[in-house]
Amino acid sequence: MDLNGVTIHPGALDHAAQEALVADLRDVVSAAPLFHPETSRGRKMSVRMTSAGALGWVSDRRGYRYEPAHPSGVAWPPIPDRLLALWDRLADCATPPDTCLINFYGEGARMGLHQDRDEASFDFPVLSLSLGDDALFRVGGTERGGRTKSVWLSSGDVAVIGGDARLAYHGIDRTRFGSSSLLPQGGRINVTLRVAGVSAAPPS
Ligand SMILES: O=C(O)CCC(=O)C(=O)O
Ligand SMILES: [Fe+2]
Repeated sequence: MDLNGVTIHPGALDHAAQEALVADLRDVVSAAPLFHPETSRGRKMSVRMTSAGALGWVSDRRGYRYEPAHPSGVAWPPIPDRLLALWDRLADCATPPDTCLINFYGEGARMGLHQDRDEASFDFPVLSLSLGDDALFRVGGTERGGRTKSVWLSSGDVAVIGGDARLAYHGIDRTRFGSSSLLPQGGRINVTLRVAGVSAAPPS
């Protein structure tokens, strides 16, 4: 399924694979706890986040960027093998991801329309996995203000943001809190895999 050039793979992971991944992510979060990032304008984002991989995405009063360590100073834990395998299966990209962002959406959390553009190159796709509660995903064009299309993502769905749509505006309007029982307390986890630190794709 295609949403303004973003490829959606519904049900890419079955329930057992989702549960195994949640266990992997619990290990990541115990090593690198979720934090509540602030935007450069000093507003708290409604999602909590952390990362795995050589680099992790952070946002604070100094702006958005990738950093080699968690705000506490500890190195980010490695990207779980199960996620590297998902990248190999669905990203259509020979370069492995060097960063894995984990966003946690509690009740009422959302993410405004934005482009993912903090990476060194836009030649590599972004792979986005949904776990837990359903979420309304909106995708526009590569210019702000373009026409948008929306789809409800459910647990186990994967979206690949790449090619001509790599810089498409996208966001999460809302979630249906408690719609999934994957996480005992409810909520949604979004995992995005990216190649952040490599400056260009090798010629193919
Ligand atoms: O939660 C989602 O599905 C999207 C997350 C996202 O766009 C991002 O982390 O850049
Ligand atoms: Fe994004």
